[in-house]
Amino acid sequence: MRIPLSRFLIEQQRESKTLDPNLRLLIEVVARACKAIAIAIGKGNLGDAMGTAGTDNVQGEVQKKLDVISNEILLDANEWGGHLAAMASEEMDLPFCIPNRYPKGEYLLVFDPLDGSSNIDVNISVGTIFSVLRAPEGIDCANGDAFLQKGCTQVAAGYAVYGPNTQLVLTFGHGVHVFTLDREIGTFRLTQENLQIPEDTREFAINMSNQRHWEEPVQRYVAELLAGKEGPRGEDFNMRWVASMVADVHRILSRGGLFMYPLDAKMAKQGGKLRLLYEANPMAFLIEQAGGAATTGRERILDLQPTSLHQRVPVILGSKNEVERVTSYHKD
Ligand SMILES: O=P(O)(O)OC[C@H]1O[C@](O)(COP(=O)(O)O)[C@@H](O)[C@@H]1O
Ligand SMILES: [Mg+2]
Ligand SMILES: [Mg+2]
Repeated sequence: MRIPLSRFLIEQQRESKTLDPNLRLLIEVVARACKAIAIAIGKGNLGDAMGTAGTDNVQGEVQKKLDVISNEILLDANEWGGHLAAMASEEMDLPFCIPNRYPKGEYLLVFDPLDGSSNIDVNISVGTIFSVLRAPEGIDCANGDAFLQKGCTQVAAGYAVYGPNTQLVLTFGHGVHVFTLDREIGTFRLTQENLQIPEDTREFAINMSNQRHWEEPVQRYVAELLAGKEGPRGEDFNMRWVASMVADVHRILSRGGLFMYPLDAKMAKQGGKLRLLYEANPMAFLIEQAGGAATTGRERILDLQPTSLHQRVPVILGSKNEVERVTSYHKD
């Protein structure tokens, strides 16, 4: 335990022989970029990175300066490494193809450079979410079609959470591992191996202000939780909502729980709130690898066939038995 990320990755490559050296190097570069983002965030009001950038992203959301900075850090760090064919991001309308002056690689990287950025000005945890896919041969990555792969084909996924400490949570499809940034020496060190989520929980996360817009199955499920000991569940449930998916998912990976951003009438047209390729898929991969489950209420998230780069989907994930219960209410 406590070994540096680079040594952990080399050992994985040697022992399991499932980790390709280029993928290992790619993850090291992503980890370095996350470290740079952590430093930019850590300066807070002492730096020049707080507040809005004065622009909107492709989804019409106001961009924070740190959304733009984090996006640039990830692009700059990864464009010349030779491991990628293209990158796509929440903050860019179209993918970024690796320029011809740099060597091209066999992977695609897709990311939410700063998740929960509405929390940044009030000093609440935010994060970076990423997913790695294989670049399909013969498909032009410039229009985004290359990225339209089911979540179950991800070769790696993870996130960095910038909280009281910075942690990197990773999976290559063989368990979930947590690395904590040792700030003094600037290295991520392994602090938890093969994380497992308890199958049962008494904690849930949902934005209750949307209650009037929810569909019937979610109304029923949450009403049963809120009824507590006196209700059909016969137990009291606790609620938490950080409004940074990274922070909410990190709590669930650490001690169990249920996270829901379900379909609601307000956002039915756009299909949900959270983005499939760089929020739902990487988080679903991590959650399943830790023994949890992730669905839209109707289907397993990792089985969804993406239809567009910035597609949104409903998300229900976390402790297996609760995810299965909500999902079964959608089938009733
Ligand atoms: O403000 P709401 O509606 O509760 O939404 C919160 C959700 O939106 C998100 O902030 C979206 O992420 P971005 O900050 O990357 O746009 C999630 O992290 C979070 O779970
Ligand atoms: Mg996000
Ligand atoms: Mg974001």
